[in-house]
Amino acid sequence: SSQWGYDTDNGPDHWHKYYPIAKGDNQSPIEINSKDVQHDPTLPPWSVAYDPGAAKTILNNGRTCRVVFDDTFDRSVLRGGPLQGNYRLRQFHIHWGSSDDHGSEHVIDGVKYAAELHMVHWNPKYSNFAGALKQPDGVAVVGIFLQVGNTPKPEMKRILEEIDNVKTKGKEAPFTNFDPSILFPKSRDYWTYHGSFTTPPCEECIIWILLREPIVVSPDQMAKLRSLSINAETEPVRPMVDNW
Ligand SMILES: NS(=O)(=O)c1cc(F)cc(F)c1
Ligand SMILES: [Zn+2]
Repeated sequence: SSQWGYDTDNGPDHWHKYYPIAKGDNQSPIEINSKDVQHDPTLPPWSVAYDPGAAKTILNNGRTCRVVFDDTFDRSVLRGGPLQGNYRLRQFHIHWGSSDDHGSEHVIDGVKYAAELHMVHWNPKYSNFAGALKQPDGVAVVGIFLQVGNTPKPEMKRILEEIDNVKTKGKEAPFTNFDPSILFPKSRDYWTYHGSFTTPPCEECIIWILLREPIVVSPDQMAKLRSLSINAETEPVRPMVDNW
């Protein structure tokens, strides 16, 4: 089951064979047409309290680049917005394209962004992440769109600098003292809906919080992301692109 990917022979159209929920009614990503969105005035703002000391490692898992956090207690949490109680930050990762005109998973008013960053949190009322996957309110993901421009966000620098240490599948490096809230755009405006993991196991356990305002990355930063490989060190080079 770990052979899923984004190629013609193992991509999204194949995932249902091992993960039947992929044909479910609450699957992500979705297209959002802002004219069809309903404003909920009772929704409060969301907020985070992240401990930079919770950051642990950065990893290339052959499908994305992931930064992992200590989630053994309520150390870095997301709350408010559509959520009841605290959700613990577990990891963030990114999806991107082979060129700047596509790469995001969600599409907003027909716009595909160059990349989409997901900050994954889980509900500690379910004793562990595996248990949370089986619950409709088990996981909360903050999605941030990345667009390419010439006034890039300096806060992305740290992640992209570490990418040199995790070029190939299975590579992991220390990634400490990092508060991911520095990646948020100015505005906390968001859309929210109930959906799923966008990759296997495709479980319908996610309360999505998609930030309306994108953050800006530079062309060089996108090139850096695209310099990651899906192959292991000893295998022929295959670029990690179009992992959306
Ligand atoms: N891409 S995603 O954020 O929906 C996601 C998060 C996760 F923790 C595991 C997954 F397999 C997929
Ligand atoms: Zn994701």
